[in-house]
Amino acid sequence: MPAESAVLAAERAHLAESRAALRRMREHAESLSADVAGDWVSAQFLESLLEQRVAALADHPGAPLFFGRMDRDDAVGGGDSGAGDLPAVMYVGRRHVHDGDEGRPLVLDWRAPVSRAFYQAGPADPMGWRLRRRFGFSGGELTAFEDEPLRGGAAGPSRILTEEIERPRTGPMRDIVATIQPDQDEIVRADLPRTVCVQGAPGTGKTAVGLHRAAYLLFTHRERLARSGVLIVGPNRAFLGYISAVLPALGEVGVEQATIDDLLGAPTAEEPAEASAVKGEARMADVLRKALWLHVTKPAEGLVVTRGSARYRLADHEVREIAAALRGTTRYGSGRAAFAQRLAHRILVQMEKRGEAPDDRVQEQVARSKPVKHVLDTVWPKVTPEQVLYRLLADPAFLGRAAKGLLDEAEQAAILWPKPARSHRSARWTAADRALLDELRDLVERTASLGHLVVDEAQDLSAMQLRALGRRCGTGSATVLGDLAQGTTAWSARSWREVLAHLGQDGDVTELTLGFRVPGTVLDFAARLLPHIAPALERPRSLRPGAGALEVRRVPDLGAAVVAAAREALARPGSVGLIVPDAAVAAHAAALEAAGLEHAVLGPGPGGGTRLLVVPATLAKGLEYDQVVVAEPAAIAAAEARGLARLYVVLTRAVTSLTVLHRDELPAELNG
Ligand SMILES: Nc1ncnc2c1ncn2[C@@H]1O[C@H](COP(=O)(O)OP(=O)(O)OP(=O)(O)O)[C@@H](O)[C@H]1O
Repeated sequence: MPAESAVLAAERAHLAESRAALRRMREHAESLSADVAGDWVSAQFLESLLEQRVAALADHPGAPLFFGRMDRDDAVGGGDSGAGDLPAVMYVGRRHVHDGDEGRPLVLDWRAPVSRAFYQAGPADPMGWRLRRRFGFSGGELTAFEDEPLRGGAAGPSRILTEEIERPRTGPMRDIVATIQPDQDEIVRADLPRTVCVQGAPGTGKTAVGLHRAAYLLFTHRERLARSGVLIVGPNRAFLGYISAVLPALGEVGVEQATIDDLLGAPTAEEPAEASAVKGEARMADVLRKALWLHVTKPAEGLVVTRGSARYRLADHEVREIAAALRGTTRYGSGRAAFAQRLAHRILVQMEKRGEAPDDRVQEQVARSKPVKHVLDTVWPKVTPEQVLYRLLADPAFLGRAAKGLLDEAEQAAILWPKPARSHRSARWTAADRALLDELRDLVERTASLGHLVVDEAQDLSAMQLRALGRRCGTGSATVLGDLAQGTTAWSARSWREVLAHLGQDGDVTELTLGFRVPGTVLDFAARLLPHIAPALERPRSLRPGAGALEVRRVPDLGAAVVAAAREALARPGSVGLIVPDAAVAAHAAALEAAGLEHAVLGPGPGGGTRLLVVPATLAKGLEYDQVVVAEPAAIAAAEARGLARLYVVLTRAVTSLTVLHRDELPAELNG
């Protein structure tokens, strides 16, 4: 056995060789020119591809080129193990690195099929390998390694994994590519056509898994997905900012990220929860379909087209038959176009009967003629989604017709505007309205589908919002991530089967139960709320016991206690999140200011470099901080209808320690 230092020296040499090779690959990519393209458009396209390639080959100093190594088990060889085809040694890293001259692989991409063993091999199934080695890095330097024999008994928990999880958070979220766990890896490598839905307790790695699956799919189906696109949907801008560095660190620079508001349009109005709850239900899809098609009316008159001295007629019943045959069989917009064409075609048949020989151009002319347009505008008028929704929410009689048998009177009353705007142009739209408008848009004209959608915090989306997302992966697939216990909206999901049904995707639901973020003591404290918010869910487990991580204190002066706790937390390493009721943000920020503690208030923009962040409770979802201070749980719980679920989210943001400060009684549900 070589001495530890000799092993380290050899591995460092391999790292240096790989770095040099990557530099050469990048230089080569930079030397390529887009001039070979024949025209301006192709040149632009090629140039952007080359730029992406160069960006993807960047050597991120903080993200080591490889993190693991596997040694083949030559004793097994051949047989079913497949060991005969395996390389003697493979290094697993963020991307392929090869030696330019001989094309010799120095590092294999973690997403390559052969790399799967790094995540999945174990004593139960060594997959042809003898040894797994994990590397520890510090500031880009290889500083440690840890060997795990794959023959023989199971090894204990990996020190490198624990250290990786406990490493203080400073900036945005990091990738977990070096330490993906076997059950996470199963989800990451699910095949492209498969939609997977992951129910996971706080900190089980759902977000991480979703992002890594996107990277995996892009690698495995590069061309198809480059054409059709991959989109990550997250709850808010602060969250998207937090996760934005993960995919680029994995070499994927072309993935879009959006909130549901980015996709559907930002709301310009608010409304009572009763209204949005009704508007969020899937029944609204039927109401909208009826409302739209009510615009197609029975023709009262026929059609007369004059060409030269000739007149051609269609009787009213003929026009009616044509409209009836098309009604509801296509999208509204294409139905309208087809209606015009069929009317014109009937006229053409009459022309032919009279001995004329009209061609396609004549049909087009007739279809665009004034009389046909007149019939079109009266029978099948052009409508915009805004016009239809405006009419629906402003006109009780029209709503009554569209919602008959679908919404009862109270529900209709809940969504009708008490004081409608003057017209659809001046109407203001809520978040729920945006999803309705999107549904209408799709009923008029088909929405384009992407190749793959990753939907995070999916439990918070309404049926109508899920339908909107479903349209955007109609011919693709999705990764749906969430936690039923963290549902904080009026329309939060109660079952993943329903979520998948609204999304229109057939998928498997899997569960992640091992928490990586939150220490055990903190998780147990938060889990006291579970019977009250999601009784059917299992209690989450934590990877780390976290003795001493939780402190719950009743204090006479909340403001002063919060400042003191923040100061104490700042004395320890890592990020500090001070999570407070939204209404109390300004007061706490002012107190920190007065105490001279540098801080920022978390908002939609980039966080900046401050270690101490004041976090409004409603923005904490999906985020994490090393030290968390929560002020006044009762006020957080009381601030909204699903306040206990919000409190559960807030109490599960800590990686290292949670300090709960309260002047009022804790919510009874927390006194387990
Ligand atoms: N296999 C892993 N190795 C190292 N760290 C991990 C692993 N899995 C998850 N983590 C870390 O655990 C933390 C929580 O992960 P993540 O945010 O993805 O969880 P989540 O399930 O989305 O949580 P929440 O429901 O609270 O939003 C992150 O810091 C993540 O990097």
